[in-house]
Amino acid sequence: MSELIPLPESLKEAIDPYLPTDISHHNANNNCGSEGDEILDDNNRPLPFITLTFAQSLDSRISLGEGTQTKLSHLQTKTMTHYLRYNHDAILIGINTFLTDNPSLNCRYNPENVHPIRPIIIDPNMKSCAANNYNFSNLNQLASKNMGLSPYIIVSMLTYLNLKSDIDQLNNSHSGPTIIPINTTKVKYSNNIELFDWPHLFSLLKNHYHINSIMIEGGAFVINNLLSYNFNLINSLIITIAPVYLGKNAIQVSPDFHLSLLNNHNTNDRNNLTWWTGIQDSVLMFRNK
Ligand SMILES: NC(=O)C1=CN([C@@H]2O[C@H](COP(=O)(O)OP(=O)(O)OC[C@H]3O[C@@H](n4cnc5c(N)ncnc54)[C@H](O)[C@@H]3O)[C@@H](O)[C@H]2O)C=CC1
Ligand SMILES: Nc1nc(O)c(N)c(N[C@@H]2O[C@H](COP(=O)(O)O)[C@@H](O)[C@H]2O)n1
Repeated sequence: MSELIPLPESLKEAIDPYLPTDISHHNANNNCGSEGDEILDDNNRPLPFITLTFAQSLDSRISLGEGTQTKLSHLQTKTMTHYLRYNHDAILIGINTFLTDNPSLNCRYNPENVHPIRPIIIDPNMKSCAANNYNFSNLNQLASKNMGLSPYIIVSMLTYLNLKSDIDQLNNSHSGPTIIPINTTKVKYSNNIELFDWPHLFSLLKNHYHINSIMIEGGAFVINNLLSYNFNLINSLIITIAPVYLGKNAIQVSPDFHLSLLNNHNTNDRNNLTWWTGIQDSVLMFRNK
């Protein structure tokens, strides 16, 4: 586990306007989020502030291949992701990222003022708990030592019905993960495969589990699916770009449709987009109004 470095002041200044406002613990951020920006679901219930954030190569790849963790970020931008964790209630990843990276998903930004962030794993078939995957995971080690919160694992209703007694037992255990079943729906643009409906999941997390802000780190399936689903669900997009090509066999981030961050109405208005450049990486920050 690498030590973090102090966050460059210029990066902190650049990123603060892209953070959620509604973080309970600490700083009075001078950011542009406000009650009025809140996104609602179809039933007019509020949704959490969503930040989509990941590190990519020059050719829009996030890892060298399936089952491989690839370090792209410089320590400066790695520290930035922990500053982001410090400013969100939860951090969400897909099951392949959990199985490949065995991540810690805790916040190591300010050890004097520990910020508990809730890991959330999108895992329709509950692979995270099979074959001792969870028992031997860093998430479990950290949660059992009180150095991180235990995760919420999002499973399909079908999985829940098939494994009900095991899941009920896990949910009643003291420090184990919380298994949350939700319905899947057929997604037309994705070959009719059954997926979770993002607004439904976000609404449940906000209105039932009181999670006001979620940073979504990946992997590629999650990122591509979210970008393709409805870009308006995303409040902030923060992408680290490392000066490396990973090549065409690497895992690619690319939405199903053309998607532009440019504002066609007023090309001079670039208040919602910032580039920061450090020793190695550049960071694109975009605020979806
Ligand atoms: N460079 C970076 O910043 C990051 C890189 N990664 C890398 O990404 C790779 C993993 O990416 P992927 O293979 O694309 O897997 P992934 O981590 O996105 O997980 C994909 C799986 O999650 C589930 N899932 C995702 N969205 C769903 C939805 N809406 N409904 C139902 N199920 C859903 C499905 O089971 C799907 O097969 C790893 O190599 C990891 O190291 C992961 C996070 C960040
Ligand atoms: N920001 C960033 N840069 C990279 O180069 C990466 N490979 C990742 N990966 C994400 O970070 C998670 C690891 O978190 P811990 O340090 O173990 O807490 C990993 O699972 C990916 O989501 N991120």
